[in-house]
Amino acid sequence: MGDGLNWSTEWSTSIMWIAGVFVATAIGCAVIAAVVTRITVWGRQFRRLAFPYFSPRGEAGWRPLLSVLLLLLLTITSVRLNVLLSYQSNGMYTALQQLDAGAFARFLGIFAILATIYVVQVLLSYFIQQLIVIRWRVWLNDHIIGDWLGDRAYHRGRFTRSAVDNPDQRIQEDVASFPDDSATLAVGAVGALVSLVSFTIILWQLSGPLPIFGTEIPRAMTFIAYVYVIIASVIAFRVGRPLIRLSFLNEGLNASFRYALVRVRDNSENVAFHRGEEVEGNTLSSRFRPVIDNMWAIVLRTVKFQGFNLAISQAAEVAPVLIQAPRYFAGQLTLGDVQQTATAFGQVHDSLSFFRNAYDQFASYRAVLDRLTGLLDADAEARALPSVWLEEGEGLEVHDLTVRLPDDRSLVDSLDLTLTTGDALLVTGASGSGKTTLLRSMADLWPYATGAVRRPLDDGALFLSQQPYVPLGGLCTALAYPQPADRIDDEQAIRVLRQVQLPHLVDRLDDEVDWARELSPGEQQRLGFARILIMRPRVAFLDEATSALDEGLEHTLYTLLRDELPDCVLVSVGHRNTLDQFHNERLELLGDGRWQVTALHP
Ligand SMILES: Nc1ncnc2c1ncn2[C@@H]1O[C@H](COP(=O)(O)OP(=O)(O)OP(=O)(O)O)[C@@H](O)[C@H]1O
Repeated sequence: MGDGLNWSTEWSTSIMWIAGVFVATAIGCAVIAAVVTRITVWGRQFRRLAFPYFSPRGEAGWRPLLSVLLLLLLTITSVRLNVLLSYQSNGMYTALQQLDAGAFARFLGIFAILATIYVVQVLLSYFIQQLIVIRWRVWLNDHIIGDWLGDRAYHRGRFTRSAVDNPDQRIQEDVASFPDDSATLAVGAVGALVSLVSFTIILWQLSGPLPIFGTEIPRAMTFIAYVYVIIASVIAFRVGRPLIRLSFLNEGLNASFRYALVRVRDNSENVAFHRGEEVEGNTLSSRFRPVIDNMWAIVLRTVKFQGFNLAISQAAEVAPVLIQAPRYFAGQLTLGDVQQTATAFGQVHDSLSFFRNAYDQFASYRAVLDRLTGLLDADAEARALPSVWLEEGEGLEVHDLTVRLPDDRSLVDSLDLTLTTGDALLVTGASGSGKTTLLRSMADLWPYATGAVRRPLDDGALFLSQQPYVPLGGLCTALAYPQPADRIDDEQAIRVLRQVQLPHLVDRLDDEVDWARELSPGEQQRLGFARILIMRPRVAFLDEATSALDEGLEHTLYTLLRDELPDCVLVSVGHRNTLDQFHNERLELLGDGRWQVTALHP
């Protein structure tokens, strides 16, 4: 046999081969994708996360799909190069065996050309694959974050039946690994399939009959390769299956451990005041222990899985040479043929084994798919929760507003209210009577409320909650929040800081420190008032927004608010009688849904 190619015409033959296989593979992939994304669960999950990006009708147009086609072309080129290299190697070893120095030199020259093309192809494939992965990740990140933030799903998700765990981890880690894993698995699978077909043909040509138990098996080499790998794959599939669940658990357990650490960091002062290190340490180790238990389960399962894979791969190294040796010694094959048989057997084995070896990667891939689509489902569920009927209007009109607890107990029954320009309502009631929850309902954050609320929407309304919120970034970011920091200039920031009695901060506008930690609760509340002065909403909801201030400061800030924003409708929640003078109506929550409105300045 020996080298069976006509190298002078092989270049054009190979280009035609690549073109033909490219078209056939592209059509095959499209058909497989269409079927898999309809009939399998993971295929449908993949469809949700990938098709909107790769569809030419998507925002990126044809570019993503064209990049995938280019990568496919490069993958097929790499298989063809491997085939050519196997023939080149066959020719070179045969030349060695026949002591033909001229042929040997010619095959070295062919090798130099093939190796150069191979290097370019590998680098280009890497670059194009990364280009696809990075652009896809950017799109997916925007898509998932947009979905999570949209219609406040990130908050309302807390009230769904199956609240989703660790959305932060899903967004940061899973969004990163999904495009990467998809590309690696898809390129691997396509390369393996094309390679399988190409090298099966070579193996077929090099195979001879083999007597087994008295029967002569024609083309035995090819059959042995297939039977060997298929049996090995079925066993490996069974051994490796539990890894899917274990890898899913691994992500969740690690995320929950990390969350416990973040809580200690965020609440370090409270923990330190209480000297709560022991309790926190116990909590941390109770979340860490399952991580380690699960790691051991993964290790033990991997030992079995990899042990089996390695044994199978090692045996495959020697099998083809062993089977072809009798025909070589009988002079039916050249040394190059034996060598090419080993290469072809190895390629068929590797290609078939790809699906077996990629099993654990596919297992964690499915876990990533579950987590990402789980987050999208939870967002959709959060959006579908009931809410009050909210519409744009001047002042504040509340009609038939009923606020309940999740267990259906009533906090406020059928509330009707009308506040017009400049009105101010003080909401009072015992602790736990539902004051904050009433405000949540008016902000459309509480799903257990029915009724209608008309008020200014978006920039027209501002809520200051009981726990002040200071975002990450500089002071201007905190002052302008939720508007962008460049909405205000330094002069305005300095003036407002002085007005709310924070003159000591005027020189620190550009400092990016953790303001939520550095500022006292009272200072953070004053920052909240500064935000109202900057944003100038038409309705402001203040939930115990002065609870950390002394009465003098409270008086100064409310006076400032009324002077600066006389037309703004105010709704305050508070316990102190000193607030009465700044409000013209009081809504008292009396418990069990009962309420009463009284005038404060008849
Ligand atoms: N997410 C929730 N799930 C279930 N119950 C909740 C939830 N949030 C609040 N509650 C309950 O709703 C009731 C009203 O709480 P809310 O915070 O509105 O009271 P409040 O009048 O503002 O109290 P305070 O004066 O102490 O701030 C409380 O019994 C509280 O436990």
